[in-house]
Amino acid sequence: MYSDRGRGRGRDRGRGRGQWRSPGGGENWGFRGGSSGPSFHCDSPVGADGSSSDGKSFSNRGRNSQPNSRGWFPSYPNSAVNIFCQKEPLEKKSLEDSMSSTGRILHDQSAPSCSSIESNHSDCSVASNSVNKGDSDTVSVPLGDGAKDGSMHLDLSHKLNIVPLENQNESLLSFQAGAKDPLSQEMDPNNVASAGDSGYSEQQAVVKLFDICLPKTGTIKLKPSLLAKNREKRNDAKRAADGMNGRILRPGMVLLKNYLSLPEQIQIIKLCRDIGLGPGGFYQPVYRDGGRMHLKMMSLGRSWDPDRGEYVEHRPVDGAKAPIFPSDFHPLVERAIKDSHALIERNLKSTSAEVILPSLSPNICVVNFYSESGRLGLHQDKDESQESLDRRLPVVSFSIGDAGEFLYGDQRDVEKAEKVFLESGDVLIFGGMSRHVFHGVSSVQPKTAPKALLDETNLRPGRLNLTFREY
Ligand SMILES: O=C(O)CCC(=O)C(=O)O
Ligand SMILES: [Fe+2]
Repeated sequence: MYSDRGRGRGRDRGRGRGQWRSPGGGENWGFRGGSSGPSFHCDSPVGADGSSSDGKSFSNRGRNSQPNSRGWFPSYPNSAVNIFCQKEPLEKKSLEDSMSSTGRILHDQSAPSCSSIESNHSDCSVASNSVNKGDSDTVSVPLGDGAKDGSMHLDLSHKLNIVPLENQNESLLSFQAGAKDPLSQEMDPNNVASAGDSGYSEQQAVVKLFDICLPKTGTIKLKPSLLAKNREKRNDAKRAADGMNGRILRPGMVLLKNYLSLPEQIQIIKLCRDIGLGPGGFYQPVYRDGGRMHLKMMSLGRSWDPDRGEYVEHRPVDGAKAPIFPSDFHPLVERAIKDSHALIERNLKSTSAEVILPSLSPNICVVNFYSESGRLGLHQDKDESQESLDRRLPVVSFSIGDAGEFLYGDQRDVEKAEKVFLESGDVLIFGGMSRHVFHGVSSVQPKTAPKALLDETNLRPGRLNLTFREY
């Protein structure tokens, strides 16, 4: 998935942690490269709510420092934890050793976990999403393949035990290891390894559920302010004006703007919400040293271990196996690849699109939910199988909800990275020569989600991202 760590294949080892930092005032944004290897910045110790205690960052320039898996930047639940970036990989045994025989693990998902980040957007307007150096590198072509005609809407609900949105109540929802669900395989209560705020204290893992949709309260909605109305109008007008179009950002990297129809986005939210409330559903990855990632995630098809940075049978936090990968996603991913091929062929007047951007048959989907202060550091996605990586099979990313500022580049250096805004309905694909591009999400743009999407789903403020991969 997102790791820089090797699995005996001679890849980089070691994990550093970093965070986005503002470009001015002597602060850095994320990782910086250097001749003797990149240096990384750890999160400050933070309070229990994950907010930075002093707004500053510690810097660690350890030898061989690498970001942690996917460059996820944790915050620390208390100042006593080790804030150094460089850590040896966690052995499962030591995890188990560190647990008492009654390790109950309860993550505080409701607490805001992300320290706020400073962000300078003045130089990265939406128009700047023609990311490469010159416009010649950016192609904008209307797409035709029926993504918007409503004919390809997903009907995913038949597979699901959909919980009515009205019944949402985060405090009542928790999943205990050992519970069964058709979307997930049996969990192994003995395989409990997690680092909640209170450490390992009881035997059974309980991951507090995270509902990406807010409860429908039934209370009368206040009329939106004029300001809010105008903002919505502007956003809607922009979306309409943008239409659906495709851009080649670099060889093997294609952005399909406004690609998923509203009904498709709604279905995807409902599906993710439903799966996310079951076994193996959304949780906030926490490192065993207490560092937290700045998002909630789940992984479909295969579990993912943040400490090892690799796909595993049971996820360490609660022993859950991954929910199954819903085959309903296949047609959407296939359509996006097909349209990308058409775009490449039109643009390059070549028929070698499959060489430039190979097709994939996804069997893993990493689903991230970023709150308004969520983020993800620059990283490469390198945890898929060696064959998949060697074939440079693409990662296909769906963005839904609030827009996110997405950075990408050849190095783990935020200042050298290109920027593009990923808005609701956008699909980004990076494969072929771009398969190993460094990428991350520097910020979420609050209140940019389409109103109709929120009205229909009650999606929380924030951004949902799905990345499809073939293991
Ligand atoms: O949220 C995004 O746009 C990127 C997610 C990502 O890079 C990942 O999950 O590996
Ligand atoms: Fe990634």
